[in-house]
Amino acid sequence: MSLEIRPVGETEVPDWVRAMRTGFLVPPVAPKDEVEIRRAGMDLARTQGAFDDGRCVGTFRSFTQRLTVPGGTAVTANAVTNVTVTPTHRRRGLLGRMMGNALRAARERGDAAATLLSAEYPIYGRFGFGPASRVTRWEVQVTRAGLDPHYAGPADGGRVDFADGGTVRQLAPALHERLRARQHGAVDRTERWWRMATGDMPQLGPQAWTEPFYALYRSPAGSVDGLLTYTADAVWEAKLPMNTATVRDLIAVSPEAERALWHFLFSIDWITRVDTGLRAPDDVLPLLLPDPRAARVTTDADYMWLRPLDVPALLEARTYACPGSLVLDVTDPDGLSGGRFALEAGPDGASCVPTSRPAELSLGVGELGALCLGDESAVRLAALGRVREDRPGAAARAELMLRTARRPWCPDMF
Ligand SMILES: CC(=O)SCCNC(=O)CCNC(=O)[C@H](O)C(C)(C)COP(=O)(O)OP(=O)(O)OC[C@H]1O[C@@H](n2cnc3c(N)ncnc32)[C@H](O)[C@@H]1OP(=O)(O)O
Repeated sequence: MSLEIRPVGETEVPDWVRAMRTGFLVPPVAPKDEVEIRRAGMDLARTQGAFDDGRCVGTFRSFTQRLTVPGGTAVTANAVTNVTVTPTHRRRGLLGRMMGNALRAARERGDAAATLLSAEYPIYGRFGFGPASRVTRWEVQVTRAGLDPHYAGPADGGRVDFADGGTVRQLAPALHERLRARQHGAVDRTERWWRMATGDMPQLGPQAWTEPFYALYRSPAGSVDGLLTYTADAVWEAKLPMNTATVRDLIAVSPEAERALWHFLFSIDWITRVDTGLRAPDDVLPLLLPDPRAARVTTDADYMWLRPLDVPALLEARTYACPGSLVLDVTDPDGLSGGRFALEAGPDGASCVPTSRPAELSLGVGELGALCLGDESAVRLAALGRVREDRPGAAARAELMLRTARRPWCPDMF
């Protein structure tokens, strides 16, 4: 059997789409319109296929992503997506080969890290990825939540208005850019993303597109500070409304906007249940409710995985909770980004340079991936034996420096 891995050619895109659908358990065909939409979003030079006698049996794609790190700066990441190996060809190293090609190319390009959303937890740790941010989803019983049933809009002089998709396309990208500059873990949204999210381009995925409701929060000064996108079903039982509102997107750049949009959603007549969608684990929502127990956690899981590729670039881009220094010894079995680095850091920034000083904390590149957005605890990883303290107290110092007051959150699926 001749198994070849290479970038996909123009005429091979339909076969590549069929193979990807096969891996994702979607009927193994390549509808013309889906192929066209996917093709428009693909950089063929960064789209790999594994071919067995010319037939595609493995898929892998990457694209350039801007990832916000603590402090609000964005680094360039190699975002990995559409990874599949056809069940007849699994566990023969095809993913490993495609990943190796992609990580080497990203390192050569100078990307600071690679990112992905992992379908299953055990797949990507071996390639140097660590779980860098998490998500929580709540289901809220509106009638138990205890919010004011007479709520009639924001009390701060701001306002909430419905908008159509065209208005959202016009106003929300700038709002999202403001969010991205303050929310570590967030990634950039392209024009294509907004067109798909607002029905201006066909959506990809098994479910048919339904037009959602869009609501914008405007501050008393008139600036668009929040967007809520949600759908609702229409369920009645014995003459009682039992409708669920499902949040597709809720982004806000001020606490007032965030609170107003949640309040608005909970105030809508006939809505008895709210599905929050995937939120940051420390989202304000449960505590916004007089009875936080009305919000039941339905998902609590790892989300964005991060693989450091350029340790100094990644650690110098962020800010740190308190001043401090650390000598990190980073092991990278793939030989891409390991080494010993002296980190001098503080709330205003950092310098991170190769050093020959004795290591204070030794860790694998995946552990650094888990720590670098501030979500994981160095002390916890030390307790697990996954980071080693070469100098007593180094894990606690790393903890104080690296952790962030609010947790990282990636609001998007990619
Ligand atoms: C970013 C994304 O797109 S996430 C989507 C990932 N895709 C899917 O989950 C779709 C269904 N699954 C698949 O298509 C395939 O099984 C893949 C892509 C996950 C793995 O492809 P394979 O070619 O079988 O992986 P490969 O043979 O390179 O495996 C490398 C190692 O990872 C391990 N591994 C691979 N997949 C898994 C898994 N799902 N769970 C646990 N271990 C795994 C292998 O056992 C192997 O370990 P070894 O080196 O110790 O033997």
